[in-house]
Formats: sequence, structure tokens, C-alpha cells
Amino acid sequence: MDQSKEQRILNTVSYNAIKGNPESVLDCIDKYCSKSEWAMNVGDEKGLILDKIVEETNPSVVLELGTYCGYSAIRIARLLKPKARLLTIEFNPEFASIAKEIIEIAGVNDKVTILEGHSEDIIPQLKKKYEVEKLDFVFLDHWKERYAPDTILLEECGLLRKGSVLLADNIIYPGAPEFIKYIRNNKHFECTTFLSHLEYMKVEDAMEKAVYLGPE
Ligand SMILES: O=C(NCCCCCn1ccnc1)c1cc(-c2ccc(F)cc2)cc(O)c1O
Ligand SMILES: [Mg+2]
Repeated sequence: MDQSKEQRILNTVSYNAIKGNPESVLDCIDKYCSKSEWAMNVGDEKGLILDKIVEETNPSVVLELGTYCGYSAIRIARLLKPKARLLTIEFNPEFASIAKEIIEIAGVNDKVTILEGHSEDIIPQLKKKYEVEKLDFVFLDHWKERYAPDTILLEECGLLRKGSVLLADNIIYPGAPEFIKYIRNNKHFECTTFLSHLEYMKVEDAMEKAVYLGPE
């Protein structure tokens, strides 16, 4: 049967990247997806904004919604301090298995746990089953209509603390209008918009940073 685009991305990483070198895996994916086949990785331009916000936050516990091929998981994990960890939720089993292999090639697998399933099912399990107390950083990059309900769910499950940072991809393209409406009018969040471009394209896109101010 014909290979998937994601399998072809794994092939090019496996063949061209330097094992154990996360930067070389990121470069390899960015080159392939800008030259050969577009794919929905956060990419190198928005990736630099992600890097800066992760470095400023210096998180111990990170949750990512939407693993895809593992590009942003590698991007984040490579910046984490020794004991810090990243939990990433992926719904699509093929994406999850390809991401696992790419994350291993990058050599950041000891920091990353891929959780397969629906975010609305897994988020309520984070405290008891995955021993999470609070989330320091959340990267939202899954179904855009899930950004708002999952943000509400994170708060309801007591997973956010004063200063928890949410960063949402694609708030212009494809767009996450319900999330933007919810988060910008919410006095419990301090929002900042980072203008950029859709990965590998000249199309405008942006990321929204929302810092949780606490329940009061
Ligand atoms: O849909 C996106 N991501 C979610 C994928 C499914 C997540 C499944 N899942 C994981 C966990 N829970 C649920 C996405 C799309 C685009 C895009 C841009 C232009 C275009 F013409 C087509 C598409 C660009 C992105 O940067 C994206 O992130
Ligand atoms: Mg995205």
C-alpha cells in the first residue's frame, strides 16, 4: 500500500538526520516540508517564537495537545531542564507511532510521553494516572474547535496555577475564533498575540499566549 506523507517524513528523518541531535531532526523536517511536501508542523518561523516563550517560562511540566509527527514536542523537549517532562496527546494512532520514532531519533524520548486518545478523556486523568500536579506550560495545536473547551477543562481539573502559560498555534489560519473570543474576554487570562506566518507558507498566521492569573 502507498506510504503516507507522515511515513515519508519519518523516512527522510531516519535517513538524513544525525541520531541524538534534535536540531538536525528539526532542520530535516523543515527542509523536507518546505521543499517536498507541506505538513502541519509548527515550523521554523513560529518555532522560534515557541522557543523564546519556552525558554522564558523554563517549565518543569509541559502538556502538548496535538503531537502530529513530534516536531513541536522535539522543539520543546530540547529546551527543557534535566528533570522536566513533556506529555503530548495525539488522537491519530498512525501519527502517534510515527512521532514516537522521530522523537527517539532526536534523542529526547526520556523527556517525552505520548498519550494516545482524545484530549477530553486524557486531561481528567493527568493528576491521578500521570502524576501531574500543575501544568507550567500548555501548547495547543490540535483540533482548533477543541482549544476553548479543553482550556476550560484544564482549569476545571485544577491543572492550572497562577502563571501557567498557554500558547495556541494557528489562531489566524486555520483560525480558532471561539478560543480567541473566550480567552481575550476572560479576566483570568493575560493575552498576547505573536504575529507570524503559516508554516512553510507566506500566509499570515499567529500564536496566542495566555497566562493564567489564578481563580480569583
Ligand atoms: O488541524 C491542524 N492541527 C490539528 C490536527 C489534528 C489534531 C488531532 N488531534 C490530536 C489530539 N487531539 C486531536 C492544523 C492545520 C493546519 C492547516 C493549515 C492550512 C491548511 F490549508 C490546512 C491545514 C495548520 C496547522 O498548524 C495545524 O495545527
Ligand atoms: Mg498548528
